[in-house]
Amino acid sequence: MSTSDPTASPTTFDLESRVDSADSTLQNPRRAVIALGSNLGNRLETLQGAVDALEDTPGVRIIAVSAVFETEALGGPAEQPNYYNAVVVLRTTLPPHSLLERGNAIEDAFGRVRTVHWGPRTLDVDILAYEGVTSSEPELLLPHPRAHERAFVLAPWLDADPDGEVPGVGRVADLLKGLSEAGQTVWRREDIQLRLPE
Ligand SMILES: Nc1ncnc2c1ncn2[C@@H]1O[C@H](COP(=O)(O)OP(=O)(O)OP(=O)(O)O)[C@@H](O)[C@H]1O
Ligand SMILES: Nc1nc2c(c(=O)[nH]1)N=C(CO)CN2
Repeated sequence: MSTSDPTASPTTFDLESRVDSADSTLQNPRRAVIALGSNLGNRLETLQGAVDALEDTPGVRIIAVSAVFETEALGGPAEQPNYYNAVVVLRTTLPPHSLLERGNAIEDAFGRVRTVHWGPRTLDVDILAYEGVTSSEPELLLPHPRAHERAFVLAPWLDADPDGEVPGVGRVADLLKGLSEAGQTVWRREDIQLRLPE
C-alpha cells in the first residue's frame, strides 16, 4: 500500500488483523475435557488447586468434576508413587491454544519440573478433547492421542461425563470396558473428593 495516498487508510486492515489475533476468546463457549494427574507432594491439595485455578480462569466455567482415582503409574521409571487422577469437564470461550497455555501455567504454578519422560510430577494438565476440534500439531494433539488406552484417564472421564466420547474413537464407557482386561489398576477413592468451586 502506498503511503503517499492521503485517502488511503493504511491502518484499517492492520488494526483489524491485530485485534483479531489479540482476541483470544470465542463467541460461543465450547465444551472441553481436561485430565489432571499428580504423584508427588500433597496430591489431593494439588488437584484441588488445579480445579480452583481452572475455575478462576476468565472464560472457563467448570461443569463437572470426577471422583478422585488412585492409579498405578503407567510407563516411566519404576517405583513411582501412585497417582491421583481426575477429570474436569468445562465450557470455555478460550480457543484450544489459550486453554493449553493456561494448563501449562497451572502446571508451572504447582512446581511442575520437566526432566524425565513420564517421570513423577506434582501436576499434569492434559486437554483430552475440545468440542469440534481435531489437531495433529505436536504442540496440541486433539483428541489426546493416548486417552483411549489409559484407564487412569477413562475411569474419571466416565465418572464426570457418563455419555462421554473420545472424538473419532468411541464411547468412553466402551473403551474403558475394553481396557479392563489389560490389568491397569485404578481405585476409586470414596474417602476423598474434589470440590466444584461455588
Ligand atoms: N492434548 C494435549 N494436552 C496437553 N499437552 C499436549 C497435548 N497435545 C500435545 N501436548 C504437548 O505435549 C507436551 C508434553 O506434555 P507433557 O510433558 O505433559 O507430556 P506427558 O503428560 O508427560 O505425556 P503424555 O502426553 O503421554 O500424557 C506439551 O508441551 C504440550 O505442548
Ligand atoms: N497412573 C498414571 N500414570 C501415568 C500418568 C498419570 O496421570 N497416571 N501420566 C503419565 C504421563 O502423562 C504417565 N503415566
